[in-house]
Amino acid sequence: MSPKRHLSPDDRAYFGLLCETVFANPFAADRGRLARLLGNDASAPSAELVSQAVEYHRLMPGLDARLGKLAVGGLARLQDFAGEDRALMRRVFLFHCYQRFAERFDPLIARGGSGGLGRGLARELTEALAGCGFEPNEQRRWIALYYQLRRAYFFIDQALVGRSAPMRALRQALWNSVFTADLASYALLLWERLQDFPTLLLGETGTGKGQAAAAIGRSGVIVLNKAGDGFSRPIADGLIATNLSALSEGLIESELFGHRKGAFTGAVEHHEGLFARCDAQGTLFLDEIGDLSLPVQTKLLRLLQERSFSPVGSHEERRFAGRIVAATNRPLAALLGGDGFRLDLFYRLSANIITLPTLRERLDADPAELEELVDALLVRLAGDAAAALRARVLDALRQLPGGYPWPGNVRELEQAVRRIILTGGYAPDPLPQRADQDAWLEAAAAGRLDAPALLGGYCQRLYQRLGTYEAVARVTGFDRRTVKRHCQTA
Ligand SMILES: Nc1ncnc2c1ncn2[C@@H]1O[C@H](COP(=O)(O)OP(=O)(O)OP(=O)(O)O)[C@@H](O)[C@H]1O
Repeated sequence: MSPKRHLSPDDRAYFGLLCETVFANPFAADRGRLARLLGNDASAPSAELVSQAVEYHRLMPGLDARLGKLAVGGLARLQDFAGEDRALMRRVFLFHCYQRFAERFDPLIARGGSGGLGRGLARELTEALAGCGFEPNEQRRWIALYYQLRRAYFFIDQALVGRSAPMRALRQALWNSVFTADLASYALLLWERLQDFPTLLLGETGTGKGQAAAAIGRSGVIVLNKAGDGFSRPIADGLIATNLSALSEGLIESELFGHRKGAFTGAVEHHEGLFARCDAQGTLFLDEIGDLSLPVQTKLLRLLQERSFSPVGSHEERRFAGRIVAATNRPLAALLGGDGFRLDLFYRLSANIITLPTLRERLDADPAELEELVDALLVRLAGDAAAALRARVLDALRQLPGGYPWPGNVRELEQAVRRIILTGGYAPDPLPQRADQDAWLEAAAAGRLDAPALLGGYCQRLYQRLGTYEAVARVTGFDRRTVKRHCQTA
């Protein structure tokens, strides 16, 4: 056995800082560590950058130089180190390999994950990992993790529009839902083990809960195929989505849990429900969960607690292997204030609650976000003609009253842009009274709300009407930060 190498204190400190940086959430605001690693580099990281991962390539020359020095007498390998040094170098090698190959996954991601990895890339990746001393079974795992990281980079960072602070916080939360707050322990301990960590997405209508669920579902685990030259399934197959409010009460149970032939009139065939179709690497998105009836909530709670369910008309026990992402556009106070939603189901879903920012909050934090959204939308709607339409659309949007509250959020903005292209202008439609507002008022009148829910609901409603936290602060006598805090707890 070759004698073990010891890292110098300087290398140990450098590699330690590197791992702390690159295994942390790339959307977290702390950019100090990256700046320290880049040292006297003339162009320190830019503060306004949303994801610091886009700058990791700048770490490579320094890292290459250090690894080069360690490689005296042949490539440095994991087996050259022992104890804590080996654990540290494992992470360093993993990052180094990822950074070398990450961009080469992009064509595969652009093809939706079908068509294979390409023999060249599969072989090079395997050789690079083997060269660092990773065993064949570990190589397969890390290649799958690299693909997952690159997909997350694409679907969480690139595919969502908006660089404002609330959007950055959203990306940070989505990243944590996929990789936890510590990527290193996810990679080593929790990979393929997050099925029992549901996520609950809250947010007004049109804020992008469907998009957020898609970002989580498309960033999930997809393992290598047996031949090692591609992945086990297309990216889209990782997410099964259903809108519960679009299904009639009679259909929901059989859609979710499936049914046996003859279970009820019209059940002429066995039907495989969504829970049975969603495997251990899949995510099931249950949209509008706030609208579920109490009997179905009870069945869902059992499924979440025991991971088992029975199809309608059968006593057969089936196991649910996948992960749940649920969403509702009802404010928390209204959801929990009435009798319609089981508290125990809420707590079973509440380990990871993500609240999508409203368009008002986003524009409040960064007015330039409007142009960014319009640009992205125009490209989607008009392709090459987008630039020619831009000025017309933005001019018409500027005619809206200052602090217009965008009650329909990004979906409303999309319709506004379409309407401007068609008619030349946009006049918001008068809104009918919203059902969740009624529920909140009803809960308040019945004395079922505690003080935070009461204040939160009140501030949120004022905010919807007045459009800015400052305006709400003037009415309520709170300062702006307190108003914002109350709005976010609602
Ligand atoms: N951050 C965003 N960037 C780009 N487009 C967005 C963003 N958020 C939402 N959208 C767009 O807004 C529309 C509504 O989004 P989505 O259906 O995900 O909203 P939702 O919150 O699920 O709404 P609801 O509660 O009514 O179902 C979609 O067309 C989506 O593409």
